[in-house]
Amino acid sequence: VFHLREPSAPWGGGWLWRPGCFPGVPEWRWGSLPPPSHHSPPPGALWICCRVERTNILKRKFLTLLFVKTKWRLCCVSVSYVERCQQHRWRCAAVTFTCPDGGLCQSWVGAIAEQLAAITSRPRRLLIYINPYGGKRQGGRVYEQKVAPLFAQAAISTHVIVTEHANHARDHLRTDAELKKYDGVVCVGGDGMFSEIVHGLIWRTQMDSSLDPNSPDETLTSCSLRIGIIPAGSTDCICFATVGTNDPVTSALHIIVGDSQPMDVCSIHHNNTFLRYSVSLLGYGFYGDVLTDSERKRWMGPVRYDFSGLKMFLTHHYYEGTVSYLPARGVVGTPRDAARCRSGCVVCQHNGPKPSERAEKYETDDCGETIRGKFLAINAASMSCACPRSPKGLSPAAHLADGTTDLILVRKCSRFDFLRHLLRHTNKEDQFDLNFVEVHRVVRFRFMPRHCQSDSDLELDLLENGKRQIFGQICRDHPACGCAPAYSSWNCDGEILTHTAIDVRVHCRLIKLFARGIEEPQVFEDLTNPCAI
Ligand SMILES: CCCCCCCCCCCCC/C=C/[C@@H](O)[C@H](CO)NC(=O)CCCCCCCCCCCCCCC
Ligand SMILES: Nc1ncnc2c1ncn2[C@@H]1O[C@H](COP(=O)(O)OP(=O)(O)OP(=O)(O)O)[C@@H](O)[C@H]1O
Ligand SMILES: [Ca+2]
Repeated sequence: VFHLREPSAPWGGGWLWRPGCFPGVPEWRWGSLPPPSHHSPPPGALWICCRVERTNILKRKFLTLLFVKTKWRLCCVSVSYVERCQQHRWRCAAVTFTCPDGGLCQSWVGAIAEQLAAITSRPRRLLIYINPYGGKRQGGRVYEQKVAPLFAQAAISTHVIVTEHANHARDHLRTDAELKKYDGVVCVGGDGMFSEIVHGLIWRTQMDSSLDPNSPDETLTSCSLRIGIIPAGSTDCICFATVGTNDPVTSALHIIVGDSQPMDVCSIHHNNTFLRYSVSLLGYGFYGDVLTDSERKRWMGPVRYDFSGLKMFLTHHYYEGTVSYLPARGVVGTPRDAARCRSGCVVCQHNGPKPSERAEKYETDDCGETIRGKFLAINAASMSCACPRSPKGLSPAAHLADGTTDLILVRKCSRFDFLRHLLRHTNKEDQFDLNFVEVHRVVRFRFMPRHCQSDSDLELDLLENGKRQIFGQICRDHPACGCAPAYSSWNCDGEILTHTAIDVRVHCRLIKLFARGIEEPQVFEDLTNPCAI
């Protein structure tokens, strides 16, 4: 027998009887109120009490309500709620109450709807951008078939824009969009489309605050509008790393229930000129080359990354340059931790709230670290970058909102060793536990490729390495000698940067998503506490 009641409901309560339990009860049905309990549910949650017949034990469960509606001319009420399925997927489930009294039925519907409307964190008006060309080009269909019907049921009004060209969404957000009319912005597409939304919103917010995005030292204003991602791209790592799955229905439900997940954003400058923001991967060398090569193969869809990945793995280029960084101090957590950033993360809670104090400290503290060398890859992961290709991500212990980025340096090594490193992204082994890989949790870093270094710096390199005798060889490799130097580009969240010498700074919690971080099974809000009746 299942009983359902609203513990703190002003309209009283009821028991829900499961169909088939008793002869003549074909539908879910409610009866009189059971004894009150001392527990109270979170907002928007419904309490289901389940009595196990043999043990006479009550099991209780909080459910996150989605919507309520009458069915069959007032004789039934359908209550929809979030049901958690395997692998972090959410689905919309419903129970139907029957009641012969139409007036009582209406009062239940009214009371539940009122309670839902009182949850102010839920969005009512959304601005939606659909990239029809992302991933497998299914963005429009996915939105119309899977997402729009849910938004309609939740009484969310939408303004939908199907983009007509790259940067359409970014430019619309920067100047034209009437942002006051909305409670959030949703992008239907991949990481590149999300990046457009981020750029548009951050830019607009800084302009509204009269801040200069070209200054790398500016303390930026956080964006107030939350961003939702309906995954329809090729990697979708931001959705995967904040929700735990790339599933449009799950993401739509996180938007409907009004989740909020702050996220760090890196600003990237070149000579005091703003270039881009990065939220996931900023990668030079291997990932830069994979992206450059894969852009020419866009027609292949998501599989282009595997082709280009294999090609660049076989090409096996290495790059020389200097990385200087400011290590994150006064924070808890390291990139080698076993713990992961999950919903309600205590590391983010500890490190996140005081980013400005830390930034001030670093501005007056110039004793950063410097590493010169030959690298296969230089990656900065501001979050784990988990995605279906690598479910634990590039930096499995990175945090979404701790104000730091993990700087991963993969030094020149053999193809075999690099393959070992890459393979470890896909299994349980530690990809950092190799003598040619190092990882640092940082708040700021700079990179200067060797071909951009001044001649005096280059000479200093040679002196340091005690290799003056090979100066002639180095000189032939220098651009001034007319030879093409081997250099890469930066992959910035799937976009290629126009400069290679860059200055990167983390801005703690600059944006917010309609997400809650990946849930551990034990932190599900559904409680199943047995208690005797
Ligand atoms: C042997 C298997 C090794 C598999 C190693 C997989 C590591 C994958 C790590 C993926 C990290 C993605 C980070 C997210 C970046 C996004 O902001 C960006 C925009 O969406 N996506 C990419 O740049 C897209 C980047 C996609 C990179 C794909 C790299 C594929 C490497 C394949 C190497 C094959 C070697 C085979 C030798 C026999
Ligand atoms: N209408 C459009 N026509 C062409 N390009 C567009 C359009 N709208 C957006 N874009 C661009 O398409 C690029 C790729 O889009 P998106 O990120 O959605 O898919 P993806 O690259 O396949 O996936 P991922 O970024 O997850 O790897 C983005 O950089 C975006 O600027
Ligand atoms: Ca971070």
